Amino acid sequence: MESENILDIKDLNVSFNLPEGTVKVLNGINFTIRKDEVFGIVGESGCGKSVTASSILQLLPKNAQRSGEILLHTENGIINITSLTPTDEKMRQIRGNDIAMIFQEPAASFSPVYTIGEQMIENIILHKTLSEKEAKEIALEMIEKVKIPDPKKIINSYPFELSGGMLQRCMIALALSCNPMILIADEPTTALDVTIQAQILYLMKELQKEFESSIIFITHDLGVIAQMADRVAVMYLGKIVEEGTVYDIFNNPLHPYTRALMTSIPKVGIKKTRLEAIKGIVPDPFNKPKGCSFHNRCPNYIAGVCDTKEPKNITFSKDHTVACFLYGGKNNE
Ligand SMILES: Nc1ncnc2c1ncn2[C@@H]1O[C@H](COP(=O)(O)OP(=O)(O)OP(=O)(O)O)[C@@H](O)[C@H]1O
Repeated sequence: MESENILDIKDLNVSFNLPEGTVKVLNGINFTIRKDEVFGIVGESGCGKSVTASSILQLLPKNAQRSGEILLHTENGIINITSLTPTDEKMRQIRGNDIAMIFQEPAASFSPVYTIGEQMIENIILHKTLSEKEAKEIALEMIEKVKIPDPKKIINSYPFELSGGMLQRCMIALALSCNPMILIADEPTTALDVTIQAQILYLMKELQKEFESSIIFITHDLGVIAQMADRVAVMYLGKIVEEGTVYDIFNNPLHPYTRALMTSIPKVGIKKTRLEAIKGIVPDPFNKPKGCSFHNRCPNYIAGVCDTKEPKNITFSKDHTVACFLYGGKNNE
């Protein structure tokens, strides 16, 4: 049985107007989030992961231009997020209530001048018609769910009194306190040390099952994707170059970029290298190469093809798509 779609991103394009000109950073992004799944988005720094997340929540800066559709499937019908303005009341309700976000730096996500409890209660009251007492009960319950001892003490603490790992747990508690359909997690563990990272990932997976919410998990780390995701989109320079189940991506990576990412996963006992291990650097979005934007770093580059036209997205097998001239034969000409 097909699972239910809850978010459709259709032909999303984002450009920024800068003094030097307009730069296009998302180039026809398409993907769907299904109910109860973790959808991973992976790619090197600058490929457009965070801009994709900001587009979904209408948090793009003023110098951004966007086209395409973002459709949220709710109990009361489909909402076209792109038809709302960022300050629209409906958009404010969607943010936090239907779609919540957790960021890389938990310390920057909380205000330093209010207690954790005050911030959680304010968020709950903003989205639910509840009294302060009821909201406080939910806040305490959520802090318990993220497994921090002594919730009553935590609720009265200021962010500076907590460690990075504890704060990220509080951020997860805050994000889940309104039971959102979708949680966007943008590199949620990058700022934490390795042991704490593993604990937070485990907790997120546990809570995702309990809350039956879907997660869009953004990371540059394929190891984290293997642990967390059900399906994966691999992004390169503003495009999804391959999408598949986590099994497809790890057992049968098709795109030369995905394969290169695989070889850059750190091995046990070998000093951790980041994705920069791939030959060459990501081109500046102002100077994108003609044709396939990966061709100048690609070991399988076909001269006269890859440097002249953009590859189409080819369906390789159910749920597994790739945009590369190595696949699709005549369909990709
Ligand atoms: N406000 C902005 N103005 C101009 N360009 C921007 C702005 N925000 C992002 N960009 C550019 O958009 C592109 C995509 O950035 P984005 O932050 O989405 O990448 P990312 O994949 O999330 O990278 P990272 O892993 O480093 O966070 C980059 O080239 C970035 O420089």
